[in-house]
Amino acid sequence: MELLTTVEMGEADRLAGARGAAGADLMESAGLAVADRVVAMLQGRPVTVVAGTGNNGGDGFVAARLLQSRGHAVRLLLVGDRGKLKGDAAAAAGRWQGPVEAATPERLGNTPGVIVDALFGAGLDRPVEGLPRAMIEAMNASGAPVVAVDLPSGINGTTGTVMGAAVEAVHTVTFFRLKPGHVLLPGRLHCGDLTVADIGIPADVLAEIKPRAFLNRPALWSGVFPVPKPEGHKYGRGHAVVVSGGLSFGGAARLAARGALRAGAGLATLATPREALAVQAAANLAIMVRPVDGAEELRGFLSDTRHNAMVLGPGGGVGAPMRAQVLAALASEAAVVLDADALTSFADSADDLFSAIGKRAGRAVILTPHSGEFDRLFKEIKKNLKVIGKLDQARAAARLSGAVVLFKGADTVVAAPDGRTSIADNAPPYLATAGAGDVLAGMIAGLLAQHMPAFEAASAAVWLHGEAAAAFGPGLISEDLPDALPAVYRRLFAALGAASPGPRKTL
Ligand SMILES: NC(=O)C1=CN([C@@H]2O[C@H](COP(=O)(O)OP(=O)(O)OC[C@H]3O[C@@H](n4cnc5c(N)ncnc54)[C@H](O)[C@@H]3O)[C@@H](O)[C@H]2O)[C@H](O)CC1
Ligand SMILES: [K+]
Repeated sequence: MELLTTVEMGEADRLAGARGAAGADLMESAGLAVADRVVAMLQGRPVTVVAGTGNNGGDGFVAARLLQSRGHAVRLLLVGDRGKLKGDAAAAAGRWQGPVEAATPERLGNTPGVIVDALFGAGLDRPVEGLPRAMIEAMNASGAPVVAVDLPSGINGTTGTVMGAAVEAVHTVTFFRLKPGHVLLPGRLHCGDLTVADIGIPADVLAEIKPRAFLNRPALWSGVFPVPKPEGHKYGRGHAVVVSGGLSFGGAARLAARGALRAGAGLATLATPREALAVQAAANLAIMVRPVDGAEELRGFLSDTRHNAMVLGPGGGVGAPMRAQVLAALASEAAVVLDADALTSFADSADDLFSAIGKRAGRAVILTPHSGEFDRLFKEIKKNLKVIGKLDQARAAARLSGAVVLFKGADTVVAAPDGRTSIADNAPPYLATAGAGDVLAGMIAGLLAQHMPAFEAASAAVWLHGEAAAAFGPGLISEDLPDALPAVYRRLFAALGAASPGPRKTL
């Protein structure tokens, strides 16, 4: 499983140092990985290394020395005083035989060949300005291909945000593990292709690192994924309920219900206001339609605990009636997904929502805001300038609300109240289409109906949603998504080595 890390990277460094796995070896390995990647791109061109005065720069000095020793023409431009280099970086600079030129945009010129960006890496901790900024802009303006060491300079390794200005790399060579900044936007777009080099951090050091941020891949949740069992029965695969709004909102709820069924729920029901009953009944075959008006009727309906997962929000309508239905749902035994209008309706009474969640004693609740809904529901977090970037915002929202928070976007982050987060990087751009979120909400409920734990169910649904869209291709509309799932399931079950739940063997 690819683990994301920045905080852990610092721990590795300290732990590695503490265990005598000297940083110098790590720096040699890092520089070697960079040199190997650069050589693969050179085609006879010269190399210009732009080095900072920290350990990222140290990696740059090592790469410069190794490239020169292989006969390549290498220039090294240093950004900052040589006297600022210390420890392993100073030692690496000492082993560099060539001249050290004071970096200026002019010196970079317009025939730098291949540029190695060794200015800033994991140590970037404030916006870039002055000469560092000028060099970042000069590297980008040169039009030369840039290989970034560890991170494109200017990208924050933890948040993926641009700190004033950032290098546009064609390739990034990072070490030990991906960092959130490599996967979160815009960082991911600045990295270009990614190489994760093993620089030999000792296994016992790795074992002590407790990762909390994970790349959203099947390895993260496949252990608890509900693969259909031959002896299974539809009631064993749960019953997802989608609470629908009135006549003009029915489509969103239908999309969610189809998403739940395709995700594997044994049954799905649309809880529909009487005014829309005939329309919904006519529009659905596999989805049952039940008349449910208002919170009291919903409470009664949910007293049948076979209805074990539900979605409120898609096409639900905002205001007091929606809030009353959400509170009724939260008071039930069912796992609850709150999307769209169900979130917006609590924009001015978020504490009421969070206290209702708190009373559920851990029964699954998943909130699925996009950025606008996030801003409306989590105003305090957005105002807190110390909580920056999607990862920390989602973590803070999960802690505050007590729910699993699925913060949607091209880099959807799922955060659990215990701090675990997954970051998805598989959503194709055309997934941003009307109704896609409704299907996603239903898919989550479909997995919850099959008793998947909340954090893993939300992460799996995000990954499946992206894969289904990619399988279908451009031109996708949201109603294609549920029907694109079976092909993804076949691939997933094959990869899990689970016997694809084909027809029961006839005796
Ligand atoms: N951790 C590991 O196992 C390994 C790390 N390696 C490399 O080390 C860098 C991180 O090095 P560090 O010295 O911590 O910081 P940087 O070199 O990224 O930054 C240099 C220095 O610059 C200062 N600084 C921060 N922001 C700014 C700014 N906006 N303007 C000016 N100066 C700034 C700050 O003081 C930094 O210390 C990591 O990325 C790897 O490349 C190893 O060599 C491999 C193993
Ligand atoms: K860099």
